[in-house]
Amino acid sequence: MTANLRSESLGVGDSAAAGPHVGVLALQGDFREHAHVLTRLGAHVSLVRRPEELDAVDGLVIPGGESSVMDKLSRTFGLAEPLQAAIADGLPVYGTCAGLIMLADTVLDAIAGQQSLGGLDVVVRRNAFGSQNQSFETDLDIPALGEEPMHAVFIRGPVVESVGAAATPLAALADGRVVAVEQGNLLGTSFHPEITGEYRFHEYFLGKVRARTASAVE
Ligand SMILES: NC(=O)CC[C@H](N)C(=O)O
Repeated sequence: MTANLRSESLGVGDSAAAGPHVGVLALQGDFREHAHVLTRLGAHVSLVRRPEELDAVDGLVIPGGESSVMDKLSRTFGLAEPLQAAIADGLPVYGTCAGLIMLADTVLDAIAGQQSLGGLDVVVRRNAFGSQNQSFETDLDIPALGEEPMHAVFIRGPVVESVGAAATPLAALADGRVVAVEQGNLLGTSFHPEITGEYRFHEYFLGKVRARTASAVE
């Protein structure tokens, strides 16, 4: 609860941290958990609900939640097009679960009319683990993030059914189904590192944000 209150108070320009300025899309879902993690890692965090708030950040996290609702709200608030433009412009974006669905070029089992922002050359299937087994935990090997396996929590998560030529799989379940992908400055996981205390994905994402900020200054 304390964590939630703390991150909620992080309005635009509210944090004194010297780290990169990272936004968390706060239309719906577990944005507070991401804001808390990023703040702990030294980022200057603000919640993004409007296009002008998006303009101010050097990277963006799209949280877990419900992708169909996030999609609808992003269009209602006039954020979908600015988000797509920012992605095309190379803004580092990390999507977890519903956030990964938002970043996928193709979404299977979407609700009628549901759109994604796109950017990641992947096909994802929503709710891929079915109603009997909507949540589970497992340890994943993620060679790009070190030797130590990562404990991963899946909550009605999507699976990456196919990875196009432009994207790279970073992690798969024991049966081979891909659950983490990367493409340039875009990163997506089917699971939720923001709730497990395992911050290697957030660190990896912040590395992309710092690299982009540094190259913009040169
Ligand atoms: N934990 C989550 O983000 C679940 C994702 C949700 N099932 C969706 O389709 O958006």
